[in-house]
Amino acid sequence: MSTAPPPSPLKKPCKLALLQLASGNDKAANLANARKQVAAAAARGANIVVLPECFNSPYGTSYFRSYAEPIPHGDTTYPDSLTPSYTALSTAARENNIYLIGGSIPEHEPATDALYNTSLTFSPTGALLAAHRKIHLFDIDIPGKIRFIESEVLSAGATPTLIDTPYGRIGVGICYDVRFPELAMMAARQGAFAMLYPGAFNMTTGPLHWELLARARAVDNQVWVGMCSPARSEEAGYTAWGHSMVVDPNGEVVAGMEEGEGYVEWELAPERVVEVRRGIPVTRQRRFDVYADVAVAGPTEGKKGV
Ligand SMILES: NC(=O)CC(=O)C(=O)O
Repeated sequence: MSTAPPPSPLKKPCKLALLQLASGNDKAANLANARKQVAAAAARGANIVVLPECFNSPYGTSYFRSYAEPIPHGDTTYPDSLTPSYTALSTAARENNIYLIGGSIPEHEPATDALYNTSLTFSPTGALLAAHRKIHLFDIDIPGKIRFIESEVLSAGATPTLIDTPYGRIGVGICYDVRFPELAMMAARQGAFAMLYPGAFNMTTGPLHWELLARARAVDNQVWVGMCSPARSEEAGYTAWGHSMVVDPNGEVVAGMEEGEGYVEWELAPERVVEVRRGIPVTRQRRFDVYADVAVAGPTEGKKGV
């Protein structure tokens, strides 16, 4: 076995901030709060700031269309009045000189009239670097507990998102995307040092799976994982679990919080990835000569009701 330390995918230290924001029905107020909290995080030294899933709106299928906005891209532009969330995020990134993973917002695609749950990432100049459309829609039905069918109104994205920064490469997923290890594994194998997930688990799945999945994605891939939830509101139709957290490449929760509004911050150190990958070198011990292609469907997969 080679003893040469593997290079760190994180090129230089960076401070990650996860902002657990309280959001309500008033979009303008949600955006103003996000801008204020981003500025405060930057003043505390954050380099990369993450917002929660659906930070500009309540989270629920009945809200997506009325809160949705088109996303300017390439030569396609819209009046600022139609894109207040895009404008607020771009401005916040630029004014505070930070990378901003802008949680997610409901997106309206005018050409097809489709709606998506989309995470916009902006550079410190305010340029849009990526628009990640939630790939795995949150369709669950746990009798007596929770039924939530995003696909009743949303379309699914089909493109994994990797963002290159001076710190290294970052993978982004939204909430339910964290349940699919393939996305994080692919990102890590393509050099990502972190997976960042704006997400809003609930009072049924949160206590069971939120931390478990974050730690699993981290330890599987020896990358940092950031999970950024909205703050819990008992008045909301959907009660978010909260508990934003940073997990290190060894699968340890290094910083976290409970359910109220606040933030979680952690300085990500390049040495930590190297140390973990040197000690338990699974990134170099994989046996792709042995594993079956995971994309090949099994005997029951794809059948309705299975
Ligand atoms: N809200 C989600 O997309 C996912 C979730 O709550 C869960 O997986 O549990």
